[in-house]
Amino acid sequence: MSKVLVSDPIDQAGIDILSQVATVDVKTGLKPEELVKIIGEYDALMIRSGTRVTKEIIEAGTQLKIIGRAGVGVDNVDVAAATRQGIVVVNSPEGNTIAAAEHALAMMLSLSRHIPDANASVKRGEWDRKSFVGAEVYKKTIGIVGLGKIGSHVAAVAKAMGMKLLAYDPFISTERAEQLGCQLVDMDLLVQQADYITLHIPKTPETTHLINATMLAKMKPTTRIINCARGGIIDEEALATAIKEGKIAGAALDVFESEPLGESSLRSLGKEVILTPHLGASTTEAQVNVAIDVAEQIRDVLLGLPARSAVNIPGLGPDVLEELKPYMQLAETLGNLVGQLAGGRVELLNVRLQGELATNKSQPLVVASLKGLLFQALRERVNYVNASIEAKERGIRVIETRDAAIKDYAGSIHLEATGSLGTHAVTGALLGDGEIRLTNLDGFPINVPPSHHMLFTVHRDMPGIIGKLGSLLGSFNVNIASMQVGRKIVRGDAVMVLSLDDPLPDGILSEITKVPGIRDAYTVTL
Ligand SMILES: NC(=O)c1ccc[n+]([C@@H]2O[C@H](COP(=O)([O-])OP(=O)(O)OC[C@H]3O[C@@H](n4cnc5c(N)ncnc54)[C@H](O)[C@@H]3O)[C@@H](O)[C@H]2O)c1
Ligand SMILES: O=C(O)CC[C@@H](O)C(=O)O
Repeated sequence: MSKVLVSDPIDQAGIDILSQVATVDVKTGLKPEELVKIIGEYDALMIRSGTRVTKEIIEAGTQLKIIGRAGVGVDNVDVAAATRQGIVVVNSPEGNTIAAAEHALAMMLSLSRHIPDANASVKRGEWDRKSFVGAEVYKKTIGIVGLGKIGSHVAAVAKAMGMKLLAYDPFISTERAEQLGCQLVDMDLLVQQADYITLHIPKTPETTHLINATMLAKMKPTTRIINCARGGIIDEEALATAIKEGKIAGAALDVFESEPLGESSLRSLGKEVILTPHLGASTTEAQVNVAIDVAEQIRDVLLGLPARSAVNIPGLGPDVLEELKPYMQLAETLGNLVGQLAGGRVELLNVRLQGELATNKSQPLVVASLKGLLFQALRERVNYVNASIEAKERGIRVIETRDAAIKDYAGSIHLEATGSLGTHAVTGALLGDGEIRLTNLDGFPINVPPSHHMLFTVHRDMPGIIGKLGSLLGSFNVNIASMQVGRKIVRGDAVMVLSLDDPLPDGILSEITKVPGIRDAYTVTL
């Protein structure tokens, strides 16, 4: 049975799903060196933001197949190291969207009405109403930096509260911003005009210290900043100074450059600063959502199925996966088959996606073909994550073409590989019930399901040849499960495709090619 390590607190709903397929160990609060010591036993690691999954931990995770981040941000995972090692990294892109948006809105209102400090004063036994006169958000301008999932929800609620909406997001169209009631502006205009600035962007080299002393100097003295995105997008020292000097009115932060927050000048500031300990995703609903979302993906990957929100398998989003899932196995089988026919050292793979597969969305099928192609060399070390890198490093050139006009089947895949045994081509499709059919081999039409042990011959179409091959295999005690001949013209060249119950004993291929009329013979194991 597989083993899963859960190293941060995860909702029980997720643990229950993992327990269907694996032994689950929940060990939270591990030090990095403790994690390095034990990670080698586990097939999967499930985390939140508390565990930092470094290169060292990944390299020690020799059995790891998947790292599941119960949340959005994967900046606490060395995704490049995981990719190199063929480990799928998945997240839950939407499970905590509402929770994070509502936290940002709660921070904005709390900051405007001094709720945390007013609450603390009443609890101390005071009744001070003068110190806590607030500001309304109605008719004020909110500047939303990052108009993705969370930013969009913030926009919808802020609009309903009667706010004027500005947004800065260089990757969002003006139409999308307008749909959300936002005026798309540049960052300079946003910081100059907004009464509230709320950040909903990832932390990247471009966004690190996006809010720095220069930006802060452009803001109004009444401006309040909210960061429920990622620590480090704001320069915390510059922020504290700007608030102390009255250059801006305040800030509400849920995330910090270093977490847990250590020594910080932000701590000593008064009611103009609100700090929460990375609570954006901490609602019961969000924790159930992300736990279920990520646990289901870990379960699927441990069962050999693809994950719907893998961050290191490009193009394999949930909608695409739904459509392509049945074809992924077809592509892998064809890759494995053509790789063996071409003789291992493949230099060139042509992938032609045909019929309804001839769209850009089908790119993951190219990756699946490569995974199949490399299976003989790498076995379970190759997967959807590292197949392209492995192929590139082996010098395999990949040419992708698409042909929507080929409509023999709804969708079909044609692979042609050139290797040490020459160039071979195979085409396959799916039947209505999802069963795989090999439909063409080296230009000869066939119609056979793939099987574990297969034998392919190229021969002259003439009487007696099938009987001779059958007798030869019989003399080596090899049982034929099924056999089909494909030919283009009568008494011309033909191929024979045999499914065998047993592997071919060593040396028999050369015997087969001695049968008069048989020119070539190939065996494959799928
Ligand atoms: N505090 C929490 O607990 C918590 C919870 C959930 C998410 N988050 C964080 O919130 C952030 C937003 O999450 P999301 O789900 O909305 O992500 P998202 O991917 O849906 O949206 C991010 C948006 O930022 C934009 N963007 C990227 N680079 C930009 C740049 N340089 N300048 C301006 N815009 C840029 C993108 O175009 C995108 O529209 C992430 O950092 C995520 O990790 C925090
Ligand atoms: O795990 C958490 O609570 C925080 C999650 C949040 O930062 C995220 O990126 O999804």
